[in-house]
Amino acid sequence: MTEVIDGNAVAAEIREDLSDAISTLKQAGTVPGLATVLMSDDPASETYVSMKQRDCEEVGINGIHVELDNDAPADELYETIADLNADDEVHGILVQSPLVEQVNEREAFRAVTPEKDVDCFHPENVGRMVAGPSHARFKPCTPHGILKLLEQYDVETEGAEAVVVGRSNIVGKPMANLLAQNDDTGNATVTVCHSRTENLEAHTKRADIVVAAVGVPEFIDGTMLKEGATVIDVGINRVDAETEKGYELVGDVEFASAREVADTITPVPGGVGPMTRAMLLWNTVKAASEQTGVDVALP
Ligand SMILES: Nc1nc(=O)c2c([nH]1)NC[C@@H]1CN(c3ccc(C(=O)N[C@@H](CCC(=O)O)C(=O)O)cc3)C=[N+]21
Repeated sequence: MTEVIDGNAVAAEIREDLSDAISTLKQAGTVPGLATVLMSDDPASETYVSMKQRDCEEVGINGIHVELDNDAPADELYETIADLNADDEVHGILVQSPLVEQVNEREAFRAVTPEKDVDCFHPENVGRMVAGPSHARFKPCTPHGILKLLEQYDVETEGAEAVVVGRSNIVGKPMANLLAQNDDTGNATVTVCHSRTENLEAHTKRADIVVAAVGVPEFIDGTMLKEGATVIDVGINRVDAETEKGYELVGDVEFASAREVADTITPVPGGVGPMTRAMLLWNTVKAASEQTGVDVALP
């Protein structure tokens, strides 16, 4: 029987465990704070940010939301980030991507002080992560959430053939790097595939673990997978449908055919998405702990 991973359940457990760490911080006089910054006309961004704020409320993190005018000059965003960097009540800062076109995204991510960079997008934190487990400050939320899912479902990464499809800074690149690291959740043999890969199927077909992060609806189907594989679907694509909202969510994997072949598979929604949000809370608690010197046990 194919096991369908329940990302909502694992994320709920992590939130539950984080509540204990948050209580410890509160007893020591610190309420962890997470600031989300939105400057975007992307329709999905508003949904994601409000979900992140709701998560904060549930676990007892102080959620601060700043929304900037889409026509505002880029400097307004930098000033906002500078204020949040200096604010002692803010331990984590997330600048929602994509940003409006007048802002250079890389510059915006670099403006966040590395100690508060809970996305792990700042080059200092990316560098530290790549340098290895004992050097890392944060792990980026989506790859970190995927490692937690693999752990929870006893998917062995050591010695496994892992194929990461997609090479974005937010998922593909850090995912491939973490899976290859000499660590309990790593030690896989990793191949990175992308838009210029020739014969993608030849790679995915021999993979024990496939991570699909390309942003193309149902890009990978069952015929491209090895029997018994673990399939992690990172895609969250809105496709037109006759639903109340006018769209439905579809992953980068064609779920129906893939589940026939896979041993373990994540659904969309309810797979990687909720884990990304849970690990954002995780990183915020870690950030608060490190900024205040109060030790906490992280799940
Ligand atoms: N600075 C920054 N950090 C991010 O981490 C970041 C970002 N920008 N920009 C956009 C992407 C996307 N992302 C998602 C996280 C959770 C869900 C999620 O919870 N999805 C639910 C359903 C969502 C729905 O119903 O629309 C699920 O898959 O079950 C989706 C998407 C974080 N991102």
